[in-house]
Amino acid sequence: MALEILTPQEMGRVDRLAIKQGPLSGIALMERAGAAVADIVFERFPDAGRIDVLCGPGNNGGDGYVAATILAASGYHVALWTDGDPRAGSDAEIAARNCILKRQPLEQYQPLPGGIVVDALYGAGLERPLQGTARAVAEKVGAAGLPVVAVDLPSGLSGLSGEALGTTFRAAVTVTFARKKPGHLLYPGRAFCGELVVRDIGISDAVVKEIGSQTFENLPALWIDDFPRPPADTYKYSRGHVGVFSGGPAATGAARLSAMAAARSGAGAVTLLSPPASLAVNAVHLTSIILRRIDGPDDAQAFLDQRKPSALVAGPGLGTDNDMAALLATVVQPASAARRVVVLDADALTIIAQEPAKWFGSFALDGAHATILTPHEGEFGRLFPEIHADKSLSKLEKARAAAKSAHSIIVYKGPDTVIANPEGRAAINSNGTPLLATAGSGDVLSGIIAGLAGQGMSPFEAACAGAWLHAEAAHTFGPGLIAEDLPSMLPRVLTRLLRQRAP
Ligand SMILES: NC(=O)C1=CN([C@@H]2O[C@H](COP(=O)(O)OP(=O)(O)OC[C@H]3O[C@@H](n4cnc5c(N)ncnc54)[C@H](O)[C@@H]3O)[C@@H](O)[C@H]2O)[C@@H](O)CC1
Ligand SMILES: Nc1ncnc2c1ncn2[C@@H]1O[C@H](COP(=O)(O)OP(=O)(O)O)[C@@H](O)[C@H]1O
Ligand SMILES: [K+]
Repeated sequence: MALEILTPQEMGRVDRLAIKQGPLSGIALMERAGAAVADIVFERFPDAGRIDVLCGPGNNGGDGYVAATILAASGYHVALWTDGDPRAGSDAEIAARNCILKRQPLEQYQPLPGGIVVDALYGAGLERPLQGTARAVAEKVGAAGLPVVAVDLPSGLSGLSGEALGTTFRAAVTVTFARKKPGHLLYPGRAFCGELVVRDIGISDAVVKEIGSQTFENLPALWIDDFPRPPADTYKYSRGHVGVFSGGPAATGAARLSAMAAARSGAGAVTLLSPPASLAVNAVHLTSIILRRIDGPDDAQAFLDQRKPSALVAGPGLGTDNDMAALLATVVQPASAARRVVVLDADALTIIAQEPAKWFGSFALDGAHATILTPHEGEFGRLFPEIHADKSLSKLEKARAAAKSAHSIIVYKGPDTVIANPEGRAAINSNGTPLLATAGSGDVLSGIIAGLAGQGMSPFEAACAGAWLHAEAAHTFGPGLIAEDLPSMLPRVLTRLLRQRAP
C-alpha cells in the first residue's frame, strides 16, 4: 500500500519526472488515467442511461476526452461538453484530437434525469474558485442531484487543503492517480470526494520517492515495523511503565480512562498518580492499575526518581489551578531532559496556553522531542492562535507549523486527525469515525499513545499508531460506543493487527 500523500504541486513534479524518465509519455499517462475513469464508470454505473462528460481546458479535461471516447466505444450514450479548447501543445490537445465525439459548448449543458456526470473540468491545476459557466454547471449538477464521477478531484476543491474554493462538485466517486492528495483526506474535501479510488497509471514508486514527500496516510505500514513486540524475557517494568496524573475528586474518570487505555495498549505497568483527596474514589474504581498518592510536586518528583516511568500522561481531568500548573512544571521539565515521553492533553493544554512560549521553550531541551500535545480544534486555537487563524494554511500545514513552534509532536485531532513532528514529517489519519465524538474518547487516545511510547515505540510512530488504533477500536465496537468501551476493544484490534503482520 502506497503511503505517500502528494500535494498537487508535488504530483505535477512527479508527472513531469515520470514523463522525462519514460517509458510512458504524457499522452500515454493520460490514456491510462482516462481508461481508469471509464473503468470506474463501468463498475459503479453499468446501467447509466446517459453519461455527460464535462471537459475543462487543462489536462484534467484531457482525461475526460479519453474517458468519453472509451465509454462511447463501449456503447454508452455519451455527450461531451467542453469549456474552452485545450491548450495548444498540451497532452489534452492530443486527447481531444483523438476523440471522435462531437464537442458541445458547456454553457448549453442541462442535467438530465437518469444520467451520470463525469467531472473533468479542473483537477490538480485549479488555482481559483470556479467562475462563469463552470460554476453555473456545478450548481446545476448539485441541484439536480446527479451522480458525479470526479476525475482526480471534484472541480472547485483545493487538492492542497481540502477546502472548497467556492462552488464545488460533490462526487459519488473520485478517481485519482498514483497517490492521494491532502485534499482527498482533509475535511471538507474528503466528504466532497465520496468514495475515493486511487489508480496506478504506470508512475513508478521510485519516481514518487524521488520527490521526497514528507506526508503520509496513517496506515499500519507507516509504523508497524516499530510496533512494540516484547521479548520473551521481559518483565512488567521493562515492558513500559506509564504514569497518569489524576485530578481532584470531582473529575477522576478521565485519568482512569487514560490509564486503562495505556494498560490495554501493552504497557507492563500503569500507575495512577492521585492527589490525596481523590485517593478513595480512584481506589474504588481500580484493580490492575497501581494507585499512588501524590501530594504536590515533591511527591511527583520522588515517583519519577524512584520508579523512572517511561511515559507520562498529564491533562485528562487534571484541573487548571495553580497547584496543577506547578505539578505540570515539575513533570514536564525533567521528563524532557530524561527523554521520557510526556503526553499532554486537555487541562494541561489549557495551562500551557496561558504562557505558551515558556512551555514550548522547555520542550525544546536537547531536541529530544519527547513531548506529544494532543489538542482538539478549540485547544489548538488557544495554543497556537496565529497559526490557527492563518487562512492560507491547511490543517496539515497548521499541524506542521505548530509542531515546529512548540518543539513537540502535535496530534491535531478531529475527523481528519493530523500528526506532525518538528522536522516536518506528518501523517493524516483516514480511519476516523463520528462514533469517536463522545465524551472521554480523547482521554483514551492520550493513554494509548503513552502506552505505546512507554514500550519504546518512537514518539511520532506511537502517536500515529495511537490515532489509528483508537479509531479501529471505535469501528470494532460500533454504535452505542462510549469512551469506557474503547480500551476493552483494543485486544481485538491488536490481535487482528499483529496476526496480519506475523511473519
Ligand atoms: N500528463 C500529465 O501531466 C497528466 C495529467 N493528468 C491530469 O492532469 C490534471 C492536471 O492538469 P493541469 O495542470 O493542466 O490542470 P487542470 O486541468 O486542473 O487546470 C487547467 C488550467 O486551468 C487554469 N485554471 C485553474 N483554475 C481555474 C479556474 N478556476 N478557472 C479557469 N481556469 C483555471 C490553470 O491555468 C490550469 O493550469 C490532473 O488533475 C490529472 O487529471 C493525468 O492525465 C495524468 C497525466
Ligand atoms: N466526527 C469525528 N470523526 C472522527 N473522530 C472524531 C470525531 N469527533 C471527534 N473525534 C475524535 O475523538 C476524540 C475526541 O477527543 P476530545 O475532543 O479531546 O474529547 P474528550 O475531551 O471528551 O476526551 C479525538 O481523538 C478526535 O479525533
Ligand atoms: K475534476
